[in-house]
Amino acid sequence: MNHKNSARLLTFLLALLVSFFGYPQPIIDLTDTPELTAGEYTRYLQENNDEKLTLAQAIAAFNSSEVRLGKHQSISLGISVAPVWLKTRLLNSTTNDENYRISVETPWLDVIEAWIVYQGRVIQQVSGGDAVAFEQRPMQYRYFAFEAELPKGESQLYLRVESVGPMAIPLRIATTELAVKRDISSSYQYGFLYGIMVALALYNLILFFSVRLPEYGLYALYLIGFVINSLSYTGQLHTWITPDFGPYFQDWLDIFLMITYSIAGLHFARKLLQTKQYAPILDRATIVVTLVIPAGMVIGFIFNQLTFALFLAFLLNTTFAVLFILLGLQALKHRIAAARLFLICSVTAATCICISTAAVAGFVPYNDVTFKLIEVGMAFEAICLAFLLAQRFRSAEADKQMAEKTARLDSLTGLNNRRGFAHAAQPIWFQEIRNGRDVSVVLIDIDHFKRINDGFGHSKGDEVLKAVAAVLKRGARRSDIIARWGGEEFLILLPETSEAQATQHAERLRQQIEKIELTSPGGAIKFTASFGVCGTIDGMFSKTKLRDDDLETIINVADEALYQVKASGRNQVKAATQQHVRQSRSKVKV
Ligand SMILES: Nc1nc2c(ncn2[C@@H]2O[C@H](COP(=O)(O)OP(=O)(O)OP(=O)(O)O)[C@@H](O)[C@H]2O)c(=O)[nH]1
Repeated sequence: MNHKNSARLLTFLLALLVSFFGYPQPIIDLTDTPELTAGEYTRYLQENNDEKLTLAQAIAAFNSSEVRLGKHQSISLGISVAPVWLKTRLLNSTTNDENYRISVETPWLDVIEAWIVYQGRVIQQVSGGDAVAFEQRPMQYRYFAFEAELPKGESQLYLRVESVGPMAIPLRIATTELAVKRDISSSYQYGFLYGIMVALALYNLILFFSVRLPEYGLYALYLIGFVINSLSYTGQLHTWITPDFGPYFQDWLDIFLMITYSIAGLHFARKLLQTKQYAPILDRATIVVTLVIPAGMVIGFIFNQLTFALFLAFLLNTTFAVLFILLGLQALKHRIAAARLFLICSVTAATCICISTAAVAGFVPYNDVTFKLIEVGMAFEAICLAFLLAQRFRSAEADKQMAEKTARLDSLTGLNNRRGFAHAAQPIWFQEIRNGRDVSVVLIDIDHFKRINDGFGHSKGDEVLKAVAAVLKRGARRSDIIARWGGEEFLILLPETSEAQATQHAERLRQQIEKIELTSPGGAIKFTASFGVCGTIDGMFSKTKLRDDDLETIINVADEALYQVKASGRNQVKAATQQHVRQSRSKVKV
């Protein structure tokens, strides 16, 4: 007999066996496998929508007809499907009765009934699901669960599940001890992930109330929306807050929470990436999506069309992921700084969301990792986006500081303007007065500057101003404050410098300015400057101590001295005389 014929014979014998003994079903040996999500060991069949089977009818159906065996850990059959029956064979191969936790880890399933059959007799029957009041459930738990004592040998577990939402049935069987361990580790995991997101949300909410920029508020709303949604679909919210509100409330709440974070997330992305400025069509499309789909869902709510609303909610969530990436791509195209990181984190989160959704829908294997991937992806995205917001905050602060600095600087020479001088000089001035140290000012005015402008042009005049500023900067100590005081006038405040030292310094500057030679088509440009100096002698100003308001006086006195230089031929340095001081002080007093 060749191979082909022997294969045919084997298939024939198998078919014969099946027709005699029913369809073979693997059995879970609970000693070898003390915990598992049992989809691959579970056969399932669906009721006709209008004909509810009894347990006896279901057992008969499992024995007689061809029933499917689960392909993945979770059995997932889609949205709004007919009630499903499941059968799992359990083997306690120890010599004692053992305690097990049997659970279905999706909290949105409406009605779940369970029977344990041992040697043709029902030894335990429980019912739960979110349609059953919390205190009437077999365990006061976030999803359907009950404790079962399995006698030694084989027992069969039958489940009947009825639900309008996604029919995802991750049936889990574990020893009580392992189930408790899993509860603890899962609490830590959720605590950690939610902790990160809530902390970030609160921090950004505080920022929003202090800086009043919408992106911080939207980001906080996005995270809080996601956390509440996640608490809702993992059953935790309903356990704490709404245990007795029933499936109607829970189903609708889940749907609306599901879209809150999508809406907030999309508007946050628009604001963060400022898409209105360079991608107005996509920006408007995003706004329309966040208005039209929720409006459709409200209509669904008014007419109590849960399936329709659920479809729209899934549509919005899918559109959300697509739009998030499109907004990021547009931002990247327009070289927006935040675009690259935004894209990395939104693609990662979208991938995680897709995998988790596909796991619930039964397209990819359901397990702890695939189910929780959505939270991991979101936490990763939350951290990246918080980083982007922090960067935005920092650059806004830097811009502000730059703007303030620019407002204090003269754009032509880069020196302080009058405002900048006041800002920088005042603290130094008060310190010098407190310590009784010498301080002086030098006022400089370029001679016949108008002639330079007239003879060589305004731009050459600007070059002269820059050249003088460069000389003043080169000759200055770190503590000196230099300012462009007016058109062609400059002022220097020299801390810890007596009037005599300031006069010497001014003379050096005068000589350096005299040596400057600029070239121009009209010939070489040479020029000079006049200097007025005023300061203290041994810490005293006109034999008295300096007063707080003497800075203005001292500048006025230097101006008087400068005026005298201008009147007596220019290109000189002149220190103030006692007479200048007296005149100026009496002027200030008036
Ligand atoms: N190029 C240029 N010229 C300026 C600027 N600011 C003021 N000026 C010019 O500076 C000139 C100042 O002329 P005046 O006040 O008559 O003084 P001056 O010609 O230097 O004469 P003295 O001070 O008496 O030696 C005016 O022609 C102004 O237009 C500037 O930023 N750039």
